[in-house]
Amino acid sequence: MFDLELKDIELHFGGLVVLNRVSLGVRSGELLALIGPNGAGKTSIFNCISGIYRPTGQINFLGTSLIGKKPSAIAELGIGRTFQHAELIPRMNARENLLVARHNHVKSTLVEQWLRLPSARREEADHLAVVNDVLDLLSLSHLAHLPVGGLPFGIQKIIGFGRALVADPKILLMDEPSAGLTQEEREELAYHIDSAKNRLGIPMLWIEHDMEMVSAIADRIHVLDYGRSIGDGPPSEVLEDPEVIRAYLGTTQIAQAVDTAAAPLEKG
Ligand SMILES: Nc1ncnc2c1ncn2[C@@H]1O[C@H](COP(=O)(O)OP(=O)(O)OP(=O)(O)O)[C@@H](O)[C@H]1O
Repeated sequence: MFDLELKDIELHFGGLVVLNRVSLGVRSGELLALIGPNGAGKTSIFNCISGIYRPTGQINFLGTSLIGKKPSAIAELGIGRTFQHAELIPRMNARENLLVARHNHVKSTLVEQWLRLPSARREEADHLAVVNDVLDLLSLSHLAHLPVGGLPFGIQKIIGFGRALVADPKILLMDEPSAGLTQEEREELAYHIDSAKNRLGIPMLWIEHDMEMVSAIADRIHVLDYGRSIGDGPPSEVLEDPEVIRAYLGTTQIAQAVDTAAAPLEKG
């Protein structure tokens, strides 16, 4: 039923209980938002899935247990991750940045590439085609030749999202991709996350503090508070749950978010 499932996850640092029997799942093609106040344990969940932290409990991804696996082995299973900073190489252009992110898929050897053997050239063309498709999907083709360091921060964030997509993830973990963006840039990013999910069908687990974005595009929300799960369900239900409101959300923000959930998403 779930592509990614966490069951009874517990994580302690010394006496601090960071995650207390957390269970959650991401379905195929679903955008699940993970919300909760600062320090609730959201990033720790990502670190458990990625193999950086070693919790007890079960984590299964497409039939494989992730518990005890190294981060590199977990990444190889197709678990992609975006970070709060876009992790771009500023002097390279967007196309080059995306090509670098394809490097895990390169099969030809350096010698084959240097000799420009037909197999290596075919492979290069295939990678370029994937990168160009993602640039097109994210409406970035017209900017693809410009060094990314000179582009607006909001565009850099979308390129960072594109970097994660070209790696062909089977699931994408996004850690507050909207951090530091203006309202307009957030709307643009939300549009692209939503369209990438619909066009590519990649399930996504998404840490986010912006409740308007969450209610506009998330299929479901899971709420953490002090390492405990306190809510899970569609945005319209979860954002009106009194326990969630008490733990985390101001009523004004809730009212705005519920209004957003009712409004259709338009490209910013
Ligand atoms: N490596 C670590 N060593 C000790 N404590 C840690 C470690 N990683 C996380 N914690 C603690 O675990 C708790 C949860 O942190 P975490 O970063 O997962 O929260 P979060 O929900 O992502 O917060 P934010 O929204 O501020 O990013 C915090 O109290 C944090 O200090």
